[in-house]
Amino acid sequence: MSETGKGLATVDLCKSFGALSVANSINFNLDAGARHALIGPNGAGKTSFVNLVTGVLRPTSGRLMLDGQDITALPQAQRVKRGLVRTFQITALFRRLCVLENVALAIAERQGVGGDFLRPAGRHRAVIEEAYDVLEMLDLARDALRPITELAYGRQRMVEIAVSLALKPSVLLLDEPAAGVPPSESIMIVEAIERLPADIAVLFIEHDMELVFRVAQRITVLVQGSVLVEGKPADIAADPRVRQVYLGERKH
Ligand SMILES: Nc1ncnc2c1ncn2[C@@H]1O[C@H](COP(=O)(O)OP(=O)(O)OP(=O)(O)O)[C@@H](O)[C@H]1O
Repeated sequence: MSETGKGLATVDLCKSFGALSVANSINFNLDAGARHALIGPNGAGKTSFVNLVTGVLRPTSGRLMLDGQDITALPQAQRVKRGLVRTFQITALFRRLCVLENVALAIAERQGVGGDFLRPAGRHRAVIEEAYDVLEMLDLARDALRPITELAYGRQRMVEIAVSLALKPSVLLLDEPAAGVPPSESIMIVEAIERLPADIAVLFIEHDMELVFRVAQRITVLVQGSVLVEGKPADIAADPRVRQVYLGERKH
């Protein structure tokens, strides 16, 4: 994708904490509709990169482009309004409310009606219907009326994705969607990512290589704040440098 095209792009993005460079002139493109994984060893700068993209961190230099527009100076909330959404963390869910309520509240928030969404009745119904559609897409509808506290951990992480979808993202950042999820449940997360609407560009950070290689169409490998290599999964898996710094390391 070009710098002026659809999707997300970083241009010579740099971030340092004192002498430590966590983003070292990163030129990264996330095409519209992409399924792109960002991998790298511990401390490579993956979380810092997501924080730069969402606006939690300010770059030392460089630019961020969304759909061809410079968003480097935009605050976090404005980026979300433009469709750049990071998954909500479990800790941000209303734990005693049910799944449907959590998603409906996010939709109401997006529409600017917030806690008022129970009135008027017509709007209430539209919000609930939209929330149900999101739950059905993620195979969460059977848990719609259960409070978050009653769900297994993997299902709770699915609700994170559902709430994020309620914000109608064009770019969705998933920060370790399978972290802490037992292997028996992680297939659910894989299937959820596979079911996301094709027009959403998805960037995920993940340590679970099975998930990465099953879902990603492109992979970027970050090492010490720099992009080591970017390419198709088969090329990444075969790259001796990647094996050395990352895959090999994990095997041991
Ligand atoms: N606010 C900060 N101040 C100083 N150093 C920081 C700060 N945030 C992160 N770092 C350092 O920046 C480096 C990159 O950290 P980051 O969390 O981005 O890596 P990561 O690739 O996400 O690692 P992991 O896979 O372990 O989560 C680390 O050495 C970390 O200690």
